[in-house]
Amino acid sequence: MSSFRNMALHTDLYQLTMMQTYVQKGLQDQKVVFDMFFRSLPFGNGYAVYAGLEQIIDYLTELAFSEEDIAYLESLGFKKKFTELLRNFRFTGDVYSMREGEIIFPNAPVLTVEARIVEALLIETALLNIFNHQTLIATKASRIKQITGKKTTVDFGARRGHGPQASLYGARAACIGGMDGTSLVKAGNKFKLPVFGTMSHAFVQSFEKEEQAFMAYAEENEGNVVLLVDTYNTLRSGVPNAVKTAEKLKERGKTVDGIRLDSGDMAYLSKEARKMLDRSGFPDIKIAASGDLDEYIIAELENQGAAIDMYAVGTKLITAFDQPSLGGVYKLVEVEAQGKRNPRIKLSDNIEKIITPGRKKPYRIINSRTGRVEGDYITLADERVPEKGRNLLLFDPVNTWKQKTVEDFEAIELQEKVINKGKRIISRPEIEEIRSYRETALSRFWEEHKRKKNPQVYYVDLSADLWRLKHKMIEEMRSHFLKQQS
Ligand SMILES: Nc1ncnc2c1ncn2[C@@H]1O[C@H](COP(=O)(O)OP(=O)(O)OP(=O)(O)O)[C@@H](O)[C@H]1O
Ligand SMILES: O=P(O)(O)OC[C@H]1O[C@H](OP(=O)(O)OP(=O)(O)O)[C@H](O)[C@@H]1O
Ligand SMILES: O=C(O)c1cccnc1
Repeated sequence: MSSFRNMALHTDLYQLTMMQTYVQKGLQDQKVVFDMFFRSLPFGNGYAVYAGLEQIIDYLTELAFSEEDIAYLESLGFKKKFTELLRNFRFTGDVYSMREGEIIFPNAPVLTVEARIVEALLIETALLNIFNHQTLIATKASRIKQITGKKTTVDFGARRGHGPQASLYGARAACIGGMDGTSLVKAGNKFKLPVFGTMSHAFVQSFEKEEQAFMAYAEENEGNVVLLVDTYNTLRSGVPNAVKTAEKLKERGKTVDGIRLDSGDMAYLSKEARKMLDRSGFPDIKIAASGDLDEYIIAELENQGAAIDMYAVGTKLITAFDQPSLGGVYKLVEVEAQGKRNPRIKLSDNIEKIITPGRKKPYRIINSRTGRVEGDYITLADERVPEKGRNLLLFDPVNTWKQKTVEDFEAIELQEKVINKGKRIISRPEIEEIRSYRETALSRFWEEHKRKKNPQVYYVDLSADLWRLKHKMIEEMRSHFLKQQS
């Protein structure tokens, strides 16, 4: 059972007042389509990593109002006719989504909801809350892991997350994005993530001597002995005491597995520590580093030739330090009336904010010759699948002169149905599966899209039919308002 069970009230008040209005006016069964997407990439990155789908599915499939919820809403003044509907309220719609771990881009619908208007409205807050949080952390983790490569890289952020839920689901998202594990035991247990840990300064301080702390710990934690060496003086005390501990353990056929650096110049200290450990006959003792790290500092350390085997990142990962929100949105794109599906649009002075109307399908266009991704291509849902063997014209929907033709391609549909009439219809993947899906998906992108600074902008294009529909609707709206003014 997930902790997303009691989330019916995890919604903004206006959803409920609007829902009440539909119920009072008898409009609650109107079928609508909403798209969830985001508008710009976080951290100046070239892509984002989709995370949170499992929690979205749990939330939707377990959505129910308790008697206490209903009593509270009545105390706020909601009418009986409306609260009666809430008593048996369930999400009964269909949901289409990209796979969790997918590499995602601005303006492509990541998840699409087809449901009764009252259901589709209620869920906006929770859907965005889950998506915005986990996708942001997964993307940050992916940036970090791209720098650390094969070196074990773990989440140490639990104490610095914005509350227990953020640390827990942040650890999950971090592992989807690329972290190899977490220090948070609850996340390890709940999501089957590898857990990692060393020792704290308090532990070292609590003993008379550093060496005693190391020895006591080593005796009781065989197989996971990582000694924190910076409490007093890294090179004069910590590392020599770690060597002494390793020598004593060796006599008993046991080992010290690693040391952890947590302050000072970690490039210099790691290189010196490496020399000392090697000279003393302990080339297998690994060096871990932590302390205010992020992808930028780690890149610096790697450039300086730091002898670090493992990185731990806390605050800057779990809080997505340099960008507090993804800014994902959930927008109405179609309304059914008298059995007819009508696309809907929302205008904006900012052309990039004008919603692409209609029920759509996003595809990823893979160049068959190179195996690499060329761009995303969004069609209307009832358009034919872009055909292999034909030339496909990709053009930027805003700057339409930016075009390219892909000759030999495969179009992979990005969304699949995950909920049918309120019931989950996909299996529950392990985090390991989601992680490796993300890894394979990312490997199909050109390095230009993956670099940390000024990545190449990725094409998210509209089919010609969709583009025409959008512009026809914009024109119709504009001329309608012009007529009204004159
Ligand atoms: N060689 C290096 N190159 C670039 N940045 C480094 C290097 N070594 C450490 N850093 C980073 O520099 C910052 C150093 O921070 P600061 O001097 O405030 O504290 P500290 O050395 O960690 O000591 P303390 O924990 O005692 O405050 C940290 O963010 C650390 O990750
Ligand atoms: O710096 P972050 O990336 O957030 O990584 C987590 C930090 O949390 C711990 O410090 P803290 O001072 O909380 O505890 P400690 O005494 O055990 O080092 C740890 O030693 C890291 O420095
Ligand atoms: O295990 C550790 O060393 C650890 C875990 C969380 C935060 N700081 C350190």
